[in-house]
Amino acid sequence: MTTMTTAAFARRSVTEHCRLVAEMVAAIERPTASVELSALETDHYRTLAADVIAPGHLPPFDNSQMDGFAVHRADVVDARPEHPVLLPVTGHIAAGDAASALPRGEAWAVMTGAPIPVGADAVIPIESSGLTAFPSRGEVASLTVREVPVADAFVRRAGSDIRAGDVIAAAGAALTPALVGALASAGVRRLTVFRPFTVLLIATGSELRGQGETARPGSILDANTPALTALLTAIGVRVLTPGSVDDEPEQLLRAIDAHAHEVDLVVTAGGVSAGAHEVVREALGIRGVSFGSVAMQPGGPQGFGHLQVGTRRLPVVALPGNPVSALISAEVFVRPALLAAGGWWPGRPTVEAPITEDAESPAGRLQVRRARFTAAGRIEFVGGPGSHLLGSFARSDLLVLIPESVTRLEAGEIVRAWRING
Ligand SMILES: Nc1nc2c(c(=O)[nH]1)N[C@H]1C(S)=C(S)[C@@H](COP(=O)(O)OP(=O)(O)OC[C@H]3O[C@@H](n4cnc5c(N)ncnc54)[C@H](O)[C@@H]3O)O[C@H]1N2
Ligand code: MOO
Repeated sequence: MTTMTTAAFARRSVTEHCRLVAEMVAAIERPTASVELSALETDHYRTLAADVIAPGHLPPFDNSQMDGFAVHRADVVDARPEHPVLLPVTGHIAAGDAASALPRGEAWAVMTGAPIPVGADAVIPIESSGLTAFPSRGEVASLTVREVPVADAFVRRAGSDIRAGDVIAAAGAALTPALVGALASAGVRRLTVFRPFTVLLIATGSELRGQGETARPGSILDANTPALTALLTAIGVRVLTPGSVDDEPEQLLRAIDAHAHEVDLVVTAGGVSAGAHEVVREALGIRGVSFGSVAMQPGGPQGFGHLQVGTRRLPVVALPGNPVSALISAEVFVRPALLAAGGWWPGRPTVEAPITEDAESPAGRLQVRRARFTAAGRIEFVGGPGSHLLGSFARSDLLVLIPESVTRLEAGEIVRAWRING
């Protein structure tokens, strides 16, 4: 690894840090792959890597929007409520049938999705037809038209949604369920997608033990690796977890070196603040990553930048170690950046409701409090603001964002919160 010096940052705003992390992640170049559309169905948060051109029209042919009767509009232009026009119903077309030409002066029953007979240019819904049921095939019935339908009434014309040759979606678009459906409907079978992001996730701290590892005095179980893995995999990110590393810079560098070739982004947790054993800051601060404070609580100490590993500039986001701080930092900075880079909407749904109790908040910092809804639709804080209260966080489904400028909230005041349990 090449050595270089970097500047620290002081009291950066949350918005600015979000922007910087998002820009860094958006610049990551990912390999692409050509895949069968059918293989994507269970694959979440994929992103198109190339424009997709429609091979065919959607709808593929003119079809009926209603269960009703196809007519030549010219045959019923004189229809009035007091002078209805009567047409014999001489045919019946269901969805899946082929369409032929409708003779002038006749009407055919058409079901929703059935092809419009050639020449027909309006559908009279059964509710307006004077009939209470469709005549069975071969039975003679009479359609009563009391009003002139507009041109193409209830006709869904071929290509009115997507035209053959159109760009259905451009490179960078999120493969939402609707897009996957539209691509399938228009006849797309293969498409080029980006490989999902791969994150190297490293929790640091000599006190950490993984599940099943032997505890010793002073050791604690690693919460950050599983919690951050859960957050990242929920948005389709592949996570590599080599296990936590001790407060030894060389150990951290070795872990990064070993996986640098196969990851897009390194996320670390812990070792970024002001202690005597800040492994991440010590190891990476002289190698291109800058450390400092962001005006947020929890999640004040942060690191961010590019680490030079051989010829590679590897993006790094260094989160604080307190489990609530790590998770909220990932929620505020990392999750939106990864989603946005994949064409997905980066936000959480927000709600506004009154709080049940007074609250204090530090001046000049965005405070993020964990909370939930009461049965009465108010927001109650769960636990205090402390960044070790992971159990309280686990009982929450809202994050209340108290702006930098607010130092006190009164019970009953309306606050804005992110819904995080969706
Ligand atoms: N003198 C100062 N001390 C601290 C400051 C400060 O500004 N001046 N900032 C505090 C804040 S705020 C935070 S947040 C933490 C961040 O510290 P680090 O990122 O260096 O994290 P650690 O010291 O490694 O750990 C902090 C805390 O969290 C526990 N931890 C760490 N990793 C895990 C994990 N994977 N699973 C469970 N628990 C974990 C660790 O044992 C510590 O208790 O610094 C404050 N101090
Ligand atoms: O800001 Mo630290 O991230 O609260 O506990």
